[in-house]
Amino acid sequence: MTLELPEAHTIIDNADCLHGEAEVVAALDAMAAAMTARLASSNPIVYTIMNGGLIVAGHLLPRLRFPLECSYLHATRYRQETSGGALNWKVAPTDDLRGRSVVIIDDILDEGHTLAAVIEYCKRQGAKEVLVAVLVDKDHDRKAPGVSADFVGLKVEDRFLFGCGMDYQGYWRNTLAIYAVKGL
Ligand SMILES: O=P(O)(O)OC[C@H]1O[C@H](OP(=O)(O)OP(=O)(O)O)[C@H](O)[C@@H]1O
Ligand code: HPA
Repeated sequence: MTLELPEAHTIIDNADCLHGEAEVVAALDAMAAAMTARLASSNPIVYTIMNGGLIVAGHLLPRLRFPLECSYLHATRYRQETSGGALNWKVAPTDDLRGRSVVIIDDILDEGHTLAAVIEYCKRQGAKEVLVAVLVDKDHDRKAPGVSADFVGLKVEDRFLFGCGMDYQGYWRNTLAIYAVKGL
């Protein structure tokens, strides 16, 4: 669904900014430092989960000054909704993952069903280890069992978020700051 321009503006004008640009940049810096300490000698293959991981990966990858390969996968389960449904794999990894360290980058760990499926897929393909980096870990007790992120930028309250890759009805992925939709 396409939002009319006035509605798209109303959404961001009325939203609560939970983390401004400077906080997001500091979080990305800290994530990159932790990832470098853990992965600099691992020769990892780094997957961005499209579409939400796009902005985070665009900021994070240039901060990782060690050898790695980049790729992407596309899995979605929210479509234009504010609650998740069945996972739809649009593009699965095609690389040979046997014996590799795999890193998954995404915007948000919410209920964790997306990451659970991606992690399981990579392990089934023979990955040696699968590590997860998310900018946002949403704070609630509805997580899929056993799913957690290894590198987290920000713990954010349990509201519907947008910005820095996260969308509201397909819009406003293209901010660095993180917002919560008014009333959600
Ligand atoms: O932890 P979960 O509850 O599974 O939710 C997290 C996932 O939801 C979002 O993707 P979405 O399905 O909205 O697709 P998109 O990336 O194309 O927006 C987000 O980018 C994560 O991949
Ligand atoms: O809070 C959210 N906002 C946008 N996309 C999402 N996908 C899972 N949770 C969210």
